[in-house]
Amino acid sequence: MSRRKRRKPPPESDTEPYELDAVVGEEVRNGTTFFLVRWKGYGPDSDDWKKEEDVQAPELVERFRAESQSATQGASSGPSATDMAGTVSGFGRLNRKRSSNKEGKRKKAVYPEKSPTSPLASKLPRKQASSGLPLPEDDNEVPATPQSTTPPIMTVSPKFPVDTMLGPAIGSIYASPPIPSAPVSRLPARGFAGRGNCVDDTVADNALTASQHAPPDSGTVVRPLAGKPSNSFRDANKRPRSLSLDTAETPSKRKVTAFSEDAALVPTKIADAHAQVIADEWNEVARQSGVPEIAKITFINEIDHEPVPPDINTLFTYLEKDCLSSVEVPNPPKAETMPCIGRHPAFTDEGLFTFATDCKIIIECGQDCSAASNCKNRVTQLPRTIPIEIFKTVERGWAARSAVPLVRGQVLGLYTGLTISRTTASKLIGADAAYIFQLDMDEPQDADPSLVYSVDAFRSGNWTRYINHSCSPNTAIIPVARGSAHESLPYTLAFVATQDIVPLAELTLDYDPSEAKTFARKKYREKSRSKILKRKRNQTPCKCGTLQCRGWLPQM
Ligand SMILES: C[S@@+](CC[C@H](N)C(=O)[O-])C[C@H]1O[C@@H](n2cnc3c(N)ncnc32)[C@H](O)[C@@H]1O
Repeated sequence: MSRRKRRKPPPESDTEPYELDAVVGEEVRNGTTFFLVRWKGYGPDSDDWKKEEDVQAPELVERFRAESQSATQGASSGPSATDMAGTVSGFGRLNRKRSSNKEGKRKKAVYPEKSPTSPLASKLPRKQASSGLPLPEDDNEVPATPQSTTPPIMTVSPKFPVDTMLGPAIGSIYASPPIPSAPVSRLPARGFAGRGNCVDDTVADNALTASQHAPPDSGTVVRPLAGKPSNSFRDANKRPRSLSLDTAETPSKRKVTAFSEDAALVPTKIADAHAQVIADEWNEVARQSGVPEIAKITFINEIDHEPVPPDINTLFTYLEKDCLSSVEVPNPPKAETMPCIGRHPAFTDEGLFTFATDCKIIIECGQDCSAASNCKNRVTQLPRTIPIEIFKTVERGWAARSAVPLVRGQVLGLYTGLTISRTTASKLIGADAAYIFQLDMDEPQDADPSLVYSVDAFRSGNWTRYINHSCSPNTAIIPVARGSAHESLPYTLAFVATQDIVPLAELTLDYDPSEAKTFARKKYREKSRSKILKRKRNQTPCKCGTLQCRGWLPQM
């Protein structure tokens, strides 16, 4: 059942008084005190609509506090704090100009709730834990920016892109001395309205919005909008990730406060600290699954001040090796013989993929292999050994590379995320579908979509989700099953190097290798080329920059 948030009807006049509901926190930045306040009656019926805003309104807050106090003292006889705030000398109320988008709709902004999934979340003060990505319901919706003729003023540093504050809210960062910027990130609370057979409901909660779930008893998560299945990633950058007030053409831009040159250094420090905290968290998860110290993950941004990819916030769960599942998957059929016996080995003794197998799915030995720990047929189950850098590119968002040289056939890592049914995956569109990988390698054409699977790395996954598309890639995906394979069983997706790769070269994958084959077929060359080169609806330009570039990201 979908639950859509109702909007407050547009105001009758441009200026409407707002009533202070609570002063949630305060913070001194650059010598100025900012208050995190909540407005009363912002939304019709939902707590989600209770707007919290960073304002600089000392007088108002002082008066509100005094009013609240006296209201509490005189509660038995006098008017309520709300009454007083509303009717007596305007205490607790602000005349704020409402900002609206083109259609005259109210621009809304909500803070996310604390996520229990991140160990960091619990350490955060309320305000910090609630920072995250704004994910407005549509492209036209942006977090509201207060415009007023009188204080409060939302003050944003021109030197510190607001985006840099939008990652996981980390105590150490916000706890730093005066930060010349106001965190304005907002993320609608995502919740799992329907709880079915999730192995990990918490993660499923994070992966799917409340409005996108089936009723509690259905066992299957359902998202409302229909979309075509995709064999690969879609355009992650289409997500309306955040509003950067530095670039947004809003009147508040004109109210930006100037900071000294020294302050310009602060963002870098904060970004570094922020990236370090996330990297530490991810590396700790990796370490627990056997990844050695040398194979650390680091975030590197030499482009701007964004410390980590914008969708890495407290709702994201790092999974080094194993997927989570929102579906109940049948047990694999028992293998008659151990896969490592009597088969053409897919890997050399050194653990390099041979590319010589014509099996669609590589079968590795599982737990029950009689060769036990000597079994060499478990290459993709070994812990990652390569240090990874997740770095920002100018045109392709964030990307991944190895800090050490790689050789052809080397297994680099596994694509992890939440295993969902194809029924669910096919209902995801746009940014929600950007990290979906279909497990359709061995799938019959007429497969029941509820019994075949996809991996969604939107809310959980690992560094491989940053492997961008290239029309001339240096990695490929090999599907690997453990013990035995069955067409309606999820399998593992392992990235292997298809060539020797020098350190720090971006790792890339062709999101649709079948398109590349068509493109290269001589017979149909011109026809197929022009078909592929012609832009389809909503297709994203490919920025792989290779000579073989087909012009657009593959679209399924
Ligand atoms: C799986 S994500 C890869 C990580 C992504 N760059 C990020 O920052 O999260 C796939 C998305 O990356 C972007 N992307 C990947 N390859 C690209 C390319 N060759 N050209 C342009 N954008 C690309 C697109 O937005 C695509 O939807």
